[in-house]
This record gives sequence, C-alpha cells and structure tokens, in this order.
Amino acid sequence: MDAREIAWQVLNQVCLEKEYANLALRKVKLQGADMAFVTQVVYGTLQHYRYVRYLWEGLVKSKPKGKIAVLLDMSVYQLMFLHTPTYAIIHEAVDLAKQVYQGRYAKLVNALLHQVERAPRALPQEETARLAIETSHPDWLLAMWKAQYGAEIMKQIAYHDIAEGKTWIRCNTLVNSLEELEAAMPGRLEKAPLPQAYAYLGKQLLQEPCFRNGGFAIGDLSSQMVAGYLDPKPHETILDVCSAPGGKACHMAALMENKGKIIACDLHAHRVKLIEEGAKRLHVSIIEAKVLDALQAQTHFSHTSFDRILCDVPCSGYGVLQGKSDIKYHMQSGDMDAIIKTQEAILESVWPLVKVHGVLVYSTCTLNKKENEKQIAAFLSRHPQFQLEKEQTIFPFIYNSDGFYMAKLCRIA
Ligand SMILES: C[S@@+](CC[C@H](N)C(=O)[O-])C[C@H]1O[C@@H](n2cnc3c(N)ncnc32)[C@H](O)[C@@H]1O
Repeated sequence: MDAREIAWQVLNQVCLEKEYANLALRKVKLQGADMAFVTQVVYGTLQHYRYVRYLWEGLVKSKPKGKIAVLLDMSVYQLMFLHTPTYAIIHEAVDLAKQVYQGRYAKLVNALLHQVERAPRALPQEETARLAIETSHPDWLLAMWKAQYGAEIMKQIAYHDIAEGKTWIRCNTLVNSLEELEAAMPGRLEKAPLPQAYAYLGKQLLQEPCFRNGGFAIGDLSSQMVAGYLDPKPHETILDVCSAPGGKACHMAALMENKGKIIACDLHAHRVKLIEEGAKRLHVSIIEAKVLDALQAQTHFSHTSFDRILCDVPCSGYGVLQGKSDIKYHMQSGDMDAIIKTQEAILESVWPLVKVHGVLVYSTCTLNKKENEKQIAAFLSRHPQFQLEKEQTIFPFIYNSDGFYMAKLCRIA
C-alpha cells in the first residue's frame, strides 16, 4: 500500500469513524519521507476541511459521500497546497476510487479534480463567509469570536489557525541551566518572551541528546505561562486536579526547586502514567500522581490543606485548533454546554481544599468567554471568600502559540 492510500485510510478513520488523528497515525508503519507525507496530508486535509470541500462540492449536484468525499477532500488539499505533480495526484485518486463502491465514482473523481485544478471556485464575497471557508472554521465559531472579542481578533485567530505552528520547549532547570541547554543545542533554540522558554528551530526534537536526559520539556509557550501564574514556592503543598500529561505539574516542580509536594491527579489511569513517566524523565521527585475524579476531591483531601491549587480544566479547546485540526473537523456548537457544567462542578468540588490566603488558578486552552471570564465571574459571585487577583487571555496570534485563559483567585476568608 502506498503513502497516499494509507493517508486515505487514516482520514477515513478520523473523518468517518471519529478516531483521533494522532492515534490513527500512530498505527501507521511507515518511516522517513513517506511518514512525513502521510502526516502532512492527514493534518493538512483536516486543517483545510471546509475550503477543500467547498472547492469540489459546488461543482456537482448529487454529492458523493463517505470515502469518496474524503478522497476528494484529500486530493484537492494536495492540488492546492502541495507541489506534487497534478497528474500523479489525479491518477492515484482515480485508482483509489476504483477500489470502493464498484468503481462507480472513478469517472466523477477524475472530472471533479481536473475541474478544480483548472479553475478553482471563487471564495464568497461577504467577508465573514469568506473567512469561514478560507480558514475552514464553522460559521458559529467565527460568529461567537466576533461577538466576544470583535471582528479584528476573530480574523487574526482564524488566520493563525491555518498558519504553520511553532514548537516550544521549556528548559528544565532541575537538570541544566539556560546556558547549558543553549550550548547543547547550538543554533536550534530561539529565546522566547518567557524565562526558560524557547522555540525549537531544529527538525528532530525527540532525537536531541538532552531530551532523553530531561534537559527540556516539550510544552506550548502559553501553557508555560500557567505555572508562573500559580507561582508555587519551594516547600509548599500543591494540588493539580486535572494534571495529565503533567506538563504544568513538572513546570511547577522546577519553580519549587523540587522541594515540597505536588499531588497531581487525573481521571484517567493511562494518562496518570504519562505524568509519572514525564516526572521521571525530568528528574522531578516531588510529584505524587493519582487517579482521581476531581469531583470526588473532597473525599480524599481535607479542607484548607493546600497552599495552591491548579484547575487546568477540560475545555472545548478552541485555542488549540492550529495543532489539533481533528477537533476543528468534528466540533459542534453544542459541545461546550456539557463542558461548562463540568468546569463549574470541578471548581465547586475543589475550592474548599485551598487554605485561607491560598491561591487557586483556573486555566483553559480555549477562546470562549463562557468557559473563561464568565465561568470565573459566576464562581466569584457564588464565593465572596475569593478575590480575583488577575486574569488574562493569551490570543494565539501574539506569539504563535496556543490560545489560553488563566485566572488567579486568592482566598481571603
Ligand atoms: C487540559 S488537560 C490538562 C493538561 C495538564 N494540566 C498539563 O499541563 O499537562 C485536562 C485534563 O483533565 C482530565 N480530566 C477531565 N475530567 C476530569 C475530572 N473529572 N477529574 C480529573 N481530571 C479530569 C483529562 O483527562 C485531561 O487530562
């Protein structure tokens, strides 16, 4: 089976069976350039799903569905975004189309792809409709961003989501200093506007010798701002209730100089394992990882027993659509309703555990005021014993990082 056919199969699993793209790709047994091609076609097609569908769908009355629609999507993606010769893309798409539905759609695939290649359909005139197709976002999401943040910010987020992302790392000061890390990766690090953070400019991050010995952690720049917001000190006791895979917990441990205690919980056992593995690689010994539903936290811990608590809650993920294009492909406007209730329930379950004069930080990787500012305003109105010290939305286009929200609440009574 060649790389294009494998990409088609992976996309069928993601688009039609709702498998996560990273998990479907993990099963692919290819290497080198072939694997890079499959990965690019899979993520690229998902990232541009509306645009590529728009280009072929308008040309046909009775629209093919299922695997043929996915095949057309991925072939149009290649025609529009890759430098592969047109004849190779179309020829192979037609061959693949012959494999399914008794080959009924092979001629149509051939005709549609030639037509798209010859004269791509013009984008809609109206500005927001055009942006939605050009950047492949659902209309309701753009409308929500426009209403919440204004037209200019909506536009910048949308274009950010289809731009090429950066890889961010954090120097693990428990293992090496900034100077030592820079010396170990000459020319491959670009200093970021945050202590200990760098953009990685190389190509083989996991092959860097100082990765295995824990010299750095991989983690988005915005996400690295959260531990600083919590501002944990050596010898304190910290609760991290939604902790896996443990990026922020390990960062907190470094800020605490590996002194004190961090209880790092997550609902899912397989994800708790990731916290343990990460902590081991990064030479962190103060993390105690636990499988625990945050909603049950009060049955495990006494009231007022933590100096600081981090609630890095599950969220709709609208701040990470650049890197997680399968979220973008599948998301529905109703998805956030249940999640908002979970976030509220987590806050209600956890707040009594923080000491008086202690700190609670709430964070999400989403851009949605209902999960962010409004969630925190509602919490504060229910709990006058907390005060908002600061809150911040990090828009993803500022540093080419994830979109994040963080609120720092201090318990005053
Ligand atoms: C945004 S991620 C956390 C990322 C993590 N803080 C880090 O920095 O690596 C949210 C996590 O919440 C976990 N989760 C979801 N519902 C939960 C619950 N009721 N109790 C505990 N963890 C939960 C998910 O398994 C997921 O790992």
